[in-house]
Amino acid sequence: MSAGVVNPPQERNKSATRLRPQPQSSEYKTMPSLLVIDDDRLVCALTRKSLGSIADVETAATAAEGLEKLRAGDFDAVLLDIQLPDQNGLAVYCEIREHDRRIPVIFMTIEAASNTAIEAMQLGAFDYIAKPLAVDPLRDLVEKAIEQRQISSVPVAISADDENSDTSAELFIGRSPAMLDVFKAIGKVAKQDVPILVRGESGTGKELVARALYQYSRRSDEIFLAVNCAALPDNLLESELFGHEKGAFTGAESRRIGKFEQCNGGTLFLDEIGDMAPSVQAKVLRVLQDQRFERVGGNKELKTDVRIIAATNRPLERMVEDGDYREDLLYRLNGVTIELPPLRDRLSDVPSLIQFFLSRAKREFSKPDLEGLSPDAVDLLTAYDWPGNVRQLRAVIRRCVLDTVMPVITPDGLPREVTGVTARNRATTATQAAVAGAGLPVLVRELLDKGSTNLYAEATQYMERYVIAEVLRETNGNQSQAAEILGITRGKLRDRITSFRIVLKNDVEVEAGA
Ligand SMILES: Nc1ncnc2c1ncn2[C@@H]1O[C@H](COP(=O)(O)OP(=O)(O)OP(=O)(O)O)[C@@H](O)[C@H]1O
Repeated sequence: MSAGVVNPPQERNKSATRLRPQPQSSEYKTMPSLLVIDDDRLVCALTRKSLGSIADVETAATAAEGLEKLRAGDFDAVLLDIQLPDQNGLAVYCEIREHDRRIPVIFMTIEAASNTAIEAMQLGAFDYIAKPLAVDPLRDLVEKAIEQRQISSVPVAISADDENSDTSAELFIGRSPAMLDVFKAIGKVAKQDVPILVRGESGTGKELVARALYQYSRRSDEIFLAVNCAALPDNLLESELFGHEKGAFTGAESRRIGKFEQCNGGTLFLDEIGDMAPSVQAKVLRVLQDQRFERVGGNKELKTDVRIIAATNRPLERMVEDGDYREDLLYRLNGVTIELPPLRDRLSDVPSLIQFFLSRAKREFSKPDLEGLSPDAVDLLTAYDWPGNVRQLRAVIRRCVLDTVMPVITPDGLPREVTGVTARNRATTATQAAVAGAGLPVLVRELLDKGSTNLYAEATQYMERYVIAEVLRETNGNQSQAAEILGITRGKLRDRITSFRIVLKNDVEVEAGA
């Protein structure tokens, strides 16, 4: 254990749920690897040159050579020509799948709408790209495929202690009673083939839960795909999930296979499930009910066998009340729910998380001599209330490790955001002022006296929180009216209500600590 990363005196529950999938590789790989199978030398040269910065590129000119390399190596993605001299691309794809079902394969086709490529996608291929290859879209696609591979393949080891912080697995750390309950729930429901809803604030680890659920499920050898529903506009999301037929809308030049079809037999992680239009909600509900759907612009009913793991940080119940979310969809999704507590409600996990992120960052930034954090630095981090949850803690530790020139990180080496406002004293500062309406000048003075280096953001946040709470009071909590008065969308208002922890009871309250 390093200098000051002292273990808190809390109990070490070694008998707690400990699930460990087998790592795919015990090596800690820094650079992902890509296998390009194509007899065209120009393609091989182009991919080496244009993708060399994001992956180690290996090439093969025939199917036989490619398959041999694949079996001998440990690749994160494959770029496969559809027409090879010794074998048809689809047959090669089937052999790749035999070897490893989870490796993302991108087909290179001559025309944009190759039937073989469409067929391959129905079998679970990652995507296809038309030749001549354009560098930027190619790089985007390969990056996505590698990310997909890492999401589904880097094992999520669930740990109630930190003795394995040097493994290549992503450790899911937590010893607090609340996290032990989460681990137990994962162990209990992973093997049941039912939809699961993972809830919790941003940065609490919902994606890790989804990956753990997949890796301990009966479908762990099958494909795992992730879609962030908030990242796409509604019409594109519908097509991404369900596919579309040629001519379904302007720009739909060929048939496209959607994730539900592509993921047949596997697991689909729908992140930010609260962010979808009613029409998409209806289609997702239908898949949940009887695993049936139609491509956009199509009338042929298709059947799929997909396990859905959904995640959200949105107040779905309130959205149902406001008419923004389908009650029947919430009911279907809510069957099995895993709730991740915010980090401020499990501060006893902070020291082990620090230990874990510290050892990762030391390796990442090649700082083997860094001993750790002093006890008072750990105390400060354990007193902070982490509005950005574990993601924020991870970022703070990485930044400290990167910046420090000392062998031990002391409070002076911690960012102001963390040392300035702790969970204990926060109520006397910005939020208190916001709740009491004490006014911007008081807050600004307070921040100046405190030596804030984040004054603009804190003051703007104060103003925003105050304005939103005040307008909601004016409209007796009616969000539609409030959004109209504020001149912002209801979605944005809802986000702000959640992030500022504004409680709409009889009166509008801002929770202390927000
Ligand atoms: N208990 C934990 N142990 C180790 N790492 C964790 C833990 N919880 C979260 N992390 C890490 O914190 C970061 C954020 O986690 P993740 O992406 O799963 O959060 P999220 O709840 O899905 O966030 P969002 O809602 O914003 O998508 C990731 O780097 C993840 O690996």
